[in-house]
Amino acid sequence: MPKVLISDKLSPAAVQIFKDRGLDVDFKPGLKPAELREIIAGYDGLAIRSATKVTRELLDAAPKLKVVGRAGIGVDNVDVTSATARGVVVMNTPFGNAITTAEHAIAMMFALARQIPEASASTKAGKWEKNRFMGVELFGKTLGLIGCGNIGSIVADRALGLKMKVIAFDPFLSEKRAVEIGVEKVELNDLIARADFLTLHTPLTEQTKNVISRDAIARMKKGARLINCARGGLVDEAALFDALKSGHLAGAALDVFETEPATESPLFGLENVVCTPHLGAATAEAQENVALQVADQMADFLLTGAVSNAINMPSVTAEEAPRLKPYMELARLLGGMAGQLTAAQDGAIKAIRVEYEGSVAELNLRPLTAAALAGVLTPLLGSVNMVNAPVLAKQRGIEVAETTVERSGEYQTLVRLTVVTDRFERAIAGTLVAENKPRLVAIKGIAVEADFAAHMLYVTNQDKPGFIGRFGTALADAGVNIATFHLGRSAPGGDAICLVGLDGPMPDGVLAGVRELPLVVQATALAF
Ligand SMILES: NC(=O)C1=CN([C@@H]2O[C@H](COP(=O)(O)OP(=O)(O)OC[C@H]3O[C@@H](n4cnc5c(N)ncnc54)[C@H](O)[C@@H]3O)[C@@H](O)[C@H]2O)C=CC1
Ligand SMILES: O=C(O)CCC(=O)C(=O)O
Repeated sequence: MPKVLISDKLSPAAVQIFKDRGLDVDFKPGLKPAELREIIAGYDGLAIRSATKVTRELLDAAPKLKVVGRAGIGVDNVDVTSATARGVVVMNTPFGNAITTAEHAIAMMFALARQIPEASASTKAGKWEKNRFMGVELFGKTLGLIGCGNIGSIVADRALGLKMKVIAFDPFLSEKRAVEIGVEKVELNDLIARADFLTLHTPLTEQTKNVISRDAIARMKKGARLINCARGGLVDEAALFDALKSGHLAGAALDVFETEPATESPLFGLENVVCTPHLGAATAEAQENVALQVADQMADFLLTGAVSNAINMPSVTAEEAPRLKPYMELARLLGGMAGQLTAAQDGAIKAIRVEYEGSVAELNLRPLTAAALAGVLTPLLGSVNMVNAPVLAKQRGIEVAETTVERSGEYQTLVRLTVVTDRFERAIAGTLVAENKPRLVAIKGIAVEADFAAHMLYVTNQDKPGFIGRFGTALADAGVNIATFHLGRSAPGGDAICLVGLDGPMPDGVLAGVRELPLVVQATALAF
């Protein structure tokens, strides 16, 4: 049974879901990195929030790990590149805490506009400073959103309800969507110059890092206010300090910081700064949502292969998973065969084409192609799976093409995989037969029907009398039992193929002997 570790403070609902789905689960929030590294080898899944850092070192210590589930949105605490390279699926819960985080941004905006935290502290201190706290109305003010995805668009909706004018900069926001959600799409410089309140809702990436730079702050309206409930690192904190101190900006509300936990900062000494300790997602509702969702997604993946909200893998719904599973196996086997037959002397692989004919063409093909690529690349590169195969193919400059033919030909459903190297093209085709069993039906255009076996021998030979007898005798003399035997040829007397299912691995010496037999062109031992 798959085993899952929860290493951050997730709602207990997650533990219950894992248990109800029949998984073994350990709840150990607050482990130090070294403690986590020590135990991670025993787990198939790791469920986290933002405290656990999933580093390359941690992944190196986790040979069984198949999935990291982030109960939340940002995955900047996960080294996704290293996870992908190791074939670990990384999933998040993109919607579960979006409303809560948007509400926090709105709360921060109100807190800034009316100086609520300072006024509260002063009142509780018995000062009754009625004249000290003069606020501003939100009504009629311009709110600038940098990032208008899930959270940004909810913030926009709430701000429109407050009768603010909302402008947004987001390179991926279409004009149509902007109209739908009632925001004016603008360029970044325009937004910076026009916003009375500026709020950030992007992930932290190379492009967004320091988007509110010293220069950007200088171009903000005098008296503008900044809200950051997205990620520290989007704002130059030193420049922000200077602008608040000089009075260029009237206030800033920060939920996130360059370094977290943020236990000290010059910003904490300024009275026009409102701070919360990364509380954007901290409501009972959001935490319940993300915990339930991440546990369900991880359990689905570990138990059925269904993939939702993965950052580094195509989605497979729970309904699709059982239908796709036998095809994934077929694609993996065809790829595995092609990969094993692609010898070093064939030259580098330039392209891999996967054609889907008949009923398979109606399915979600990206996971099937990923499985085929994993099959091809595993014999060549070692540990490759559906997660890292597309990335590895791309890194090696292998062009991957996927085509479909909805009409079925000789077979009601068929997958044909072609590997193109510097020197040749080799196509291998297969189908599913009764009980979804994968069956090979053609190699290099030569019809040869064979079931896959864990160990096989593939021989190409000239189609002339004498081959079968000598071949059978060579195996018999070496004590190698033939479990299944399949033949195919291009034309009488032409190129022929012989595929043999074996009960165990082909001994090297016997393989060398087969290669020496008259009429044999080449022989390769295959293992699946
Ligand atoms: N404070 C907290 O507790 C929480 C913070 N977050 C943060 O909020 C961020 C946004 O979350 P969602 O709205 O759900 O993500 P999302 O992916 O739905 O939206 C992000 C938007 O940013 C846009 N974007 C990307 N690069 C950009 C750029 N260079 N300039 C302008 N826009 C750009 C994208 O096109 C996208 O529309 C997350 O990445 C996370 O870092 C999320 C949840 C809780
Ligand atoms: O888990 C948390 O409290 C942080 C949430 C967050 O930052 C996110 O979902 O991106």
